[in-house]
Amino acid sequence: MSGAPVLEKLSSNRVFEGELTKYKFKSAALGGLDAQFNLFMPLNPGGAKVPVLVYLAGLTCTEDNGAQKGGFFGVAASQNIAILFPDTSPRGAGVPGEDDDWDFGTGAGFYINATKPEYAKNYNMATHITVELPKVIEAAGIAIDWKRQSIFGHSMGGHGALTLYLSSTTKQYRSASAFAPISNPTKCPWGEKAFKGYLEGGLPEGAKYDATELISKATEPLHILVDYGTGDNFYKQGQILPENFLKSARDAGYDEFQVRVRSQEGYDHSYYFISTFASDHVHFHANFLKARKQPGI
Ligand SMILES: N[C@@H](CCC(=O)N[C@@H](CS)C(=O)NCC(=O)O)C(=O)O
Repeated sequence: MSGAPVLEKLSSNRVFEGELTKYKFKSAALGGLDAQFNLFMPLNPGGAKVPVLVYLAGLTCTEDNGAQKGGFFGVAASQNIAILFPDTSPRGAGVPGEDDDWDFGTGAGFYINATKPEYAKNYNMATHITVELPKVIEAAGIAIDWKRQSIFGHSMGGHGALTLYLSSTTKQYRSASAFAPISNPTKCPWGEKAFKGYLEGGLPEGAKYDATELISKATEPLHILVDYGTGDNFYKQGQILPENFLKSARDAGYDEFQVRVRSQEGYDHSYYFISTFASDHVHFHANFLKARKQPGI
């Protein structure tokens, strides 16, 4: 008995040269609630373990948005890379008020571990993504090489990708990329609301989940790609703040080969933007995922 929870298969679809499967299990990290995720596996005729790219979605999303609209599968199949799509929050925790707003609570877990007592039992998306899902999927005998992981995401999920990459003391991810990430959450309305809501220590505690803060203290070699659109209303409203992240990266000595931030003329915040640059992002990660040893280490 490994003690790992049983994965229940909910659906399976052939897509490009691969298979997308939706699973459900009882999540200890999320306080015993049911959690769902999608996993794309390339057909992988050789049968060896494949590297994996974790995709974190944005506010209001589930494990389905990136899978259905990201446009990642053709290129992932051709590169022989798996993609894991977790959900964006626990579902049904029953905390009063968690369903009142679209940008907080259900659908808005922010990829952190909550410390406020009312949220701490269930809102542990950081542990869910970095520890629990790899363990549960590995225990099910699925052929993923967890030593070759990278991470990407959109908006709140871009924030999750950058911060989980930058804060990992075990170098869990080889590279990170993001579409319109919330880049400096302690300085924007979405981040302020999340950190004040989930964290006992509010914004000061939130600094450890802020990519702009984290990169200012980074010293290791980094592999980061960020795209944002100039037609993105959330960018115009000051929710994304990629310039702050870029400045912090350059001040910390990272050049454009280690941290590339690209402004894409006219694109908005939607999956039309994401799918346009999907292939670029998967190829970016493939450079690092396909190496047997992690470059720069
Ligand atoms: N619900 C918000 C929009 C939220 C939104 O744009 N969410 C983004 C992530 S921040 C998303 O990916 N939405 C789902 C989708 O486009 O599939 C509104 O009505 O203004």
